[in-house]
Amino acid sequence: MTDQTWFLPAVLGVVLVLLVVGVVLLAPRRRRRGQAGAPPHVPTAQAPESGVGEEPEGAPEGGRPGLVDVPLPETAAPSVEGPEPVASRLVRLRDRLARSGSFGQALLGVLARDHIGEGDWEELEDTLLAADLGVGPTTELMESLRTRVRVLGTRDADSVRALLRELLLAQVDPAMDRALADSPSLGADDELHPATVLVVGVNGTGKTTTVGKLARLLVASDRDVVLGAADTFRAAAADQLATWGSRVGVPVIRADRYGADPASVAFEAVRAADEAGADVVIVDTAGRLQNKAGLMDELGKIARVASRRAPIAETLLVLDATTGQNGLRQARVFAEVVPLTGIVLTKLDGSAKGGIVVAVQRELGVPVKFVGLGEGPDDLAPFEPDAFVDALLA
Ligand SMILES: Nc1nc2c(ncn2[C@@H]2O[C@H](COP(=O)(O)OP(=O)(O)OP(=O)(O)O)[C@@H](O)[C@H]2O)c(=O)[nH]1
Repeated sequence: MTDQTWFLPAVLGVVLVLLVVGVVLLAPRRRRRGQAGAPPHVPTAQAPESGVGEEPEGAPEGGRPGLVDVPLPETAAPSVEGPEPVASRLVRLRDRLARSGSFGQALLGVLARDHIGEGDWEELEDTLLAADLGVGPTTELMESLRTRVRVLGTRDADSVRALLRELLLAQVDPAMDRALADSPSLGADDELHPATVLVVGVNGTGKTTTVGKLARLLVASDRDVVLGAADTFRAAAADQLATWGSRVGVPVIRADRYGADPASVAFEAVRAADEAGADVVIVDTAGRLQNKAGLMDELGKIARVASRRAPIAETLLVLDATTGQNGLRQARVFAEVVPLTGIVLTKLDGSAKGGIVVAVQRELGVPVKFVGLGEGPDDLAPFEPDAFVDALLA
């Protein structure tokens, strides 16, 4: 009799414990967005049926294209990558820069000679010009060098290195503001809107790759990002971007057909980001040859149309560091069409022409904000003048 009285409560107790454990194990776990969790909800933009559907206020001319976003399905969440944190990638990329862009080493070698003759000064000048520093900055640097070396009166390696560091750093201009707008800001309507970042440049410079890398960098900094594939001319560009997006759980807004109006795609991407409350929307644009006036006009239209929904926070020009003077010519043309706020210098890893950083900043009056140092997904780093100059002299 005694045995029966404890038996029933004991069984009920075990059942209750099992129930609680089951509920805990089966409950959906909330995961961090952009890492292992679902992406922010971005409504799928569909082409409105004729006569049906609301045309957005300020919508682009020619109606809305059929658009699809490419959100990461919940089932694919476990494969979402965690991008490399910003701090550790800088250390890694600094080494790569030191190995490839070492014109500073050539300068140090000449300056360390016992007697610096006229031929040596010419060698220094040629080294700077060959590194694409530009004629103006080279002349300035040479004048300062000559004066300071005379005043210094020593060839001690540490003193020469410190002098060169100071002069190169002054040319790179550490005072420029290199921060990327990556938080929502107030629009003309007094509402908060995501930071809209347009990425422009000639084809092949690494625009699409840069948009993908930039998304990873922002995700690593806990930002909610949406990408817009407004390069509707190159068939593979939107697919390429969709792959970048899915790897880090970032939605990609793209047209469902090639050749759609890029301005419409840009508008829809900004709208989707706006509605999702994202921090940043990055819009990839088609590669444009600077001599094709029509295409350049189109870039102006993309900027105009996208800004109807949210102010354009940044327009980044992507330049291939290996193209030298040609790159500078491209930069001038783009700067005439859209107000640039920053430069991304790609392929600095394969170039001993790090001087282009100085030349392009002088040319445009806007800072280099990021540098591409390889083809790997996390081979993009915020540009830091001190680290750059140290790498040149390493
Ligand atoms: N070594 C190196 N390669 C890079 C870097 N950035 C981009 N690339 C490579 O450059 C090539 C062109 O990159 P894309 O991103 O397709 O260029 P794009 O400007 O978007 O080209 P279009 O879509 O044709 O306008 C690819 O093979 C990239 O891997 C970099 O920093 N270093």
